[in-house]
Amino acid sequence: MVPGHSEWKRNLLLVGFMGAGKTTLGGILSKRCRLDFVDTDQLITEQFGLSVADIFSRYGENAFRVAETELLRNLAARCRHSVIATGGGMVLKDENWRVMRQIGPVVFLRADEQELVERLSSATGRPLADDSDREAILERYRQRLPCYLRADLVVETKNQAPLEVVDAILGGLERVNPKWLF
Ligand SMILES: Nc1ncnc2c1ncn2[C@@H]1O[C@H](COP(=O)(O)OP(=O)(O)O)[C@@H](O)[C@H]1O
Ligand SMILES: O=C(O)C1=C[C@@H](OP(=O)(O)O)[C@@H](O)[C@H](O)C1
Ligand SMILES: [Mg+2]
Repeated sequence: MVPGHSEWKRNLLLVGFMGAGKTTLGGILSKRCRLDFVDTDQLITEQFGLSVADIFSRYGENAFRVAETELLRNLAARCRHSVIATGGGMVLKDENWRVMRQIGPVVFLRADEQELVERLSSATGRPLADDSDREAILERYRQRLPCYLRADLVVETKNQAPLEVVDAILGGLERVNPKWLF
């Protein structure tokens, strides 16, 4: 077991910037490996009965961040055999990292800056990206990069189709720790 990780629970977590593909690839990976799929944004929106954008506008970003940490703690207590797609800001708190390490290996989906900007400009529902211009998005991404790089494995997604990324995640995990077989 890699230092800092507790017992192997057959979970893995995906982290990365908005638009990197955590939700999309997490769904594909979970089916491929016959694991459950958890998306933290989805559980939080169900809990509030509101979209992420509405949670931000009604209660503020901090309320969303508190809900993220609380949810992560719940997942640490009960989650087994699951792929967990996190929201892009989950990596911002040290406390979240402490809990993620209890849940399982953390995989950073590193996306190309241009691809991120294109994906985010053609989508809505992300309050931290919706009104931002290209430079503001990239500035946020670059500021967060050291947080994402705390992951156990970095998977490059540039020019990779979703199925290729899934293969890269599985191959990479096995290389880092052969016990992490799904
Ligand atoms: N490897 C990829 N190749 C092509 N499109 C992708 C890839 N990964 C994600 N996408 C697309 O990018 C958009 C954002 O993906 P999403 O899974 O919601 O990202 P995240 O959960 O990291 O914010 C979706 O439209 C998705 O289909
Ligand atoms: O990066 C962020 O701070 C956020 C990312 C979003 O999730 P995705 O990364 O799945 O878009 C969502 O949690 C919220 O809008 C905040
Ligand atoms: Mg997502």
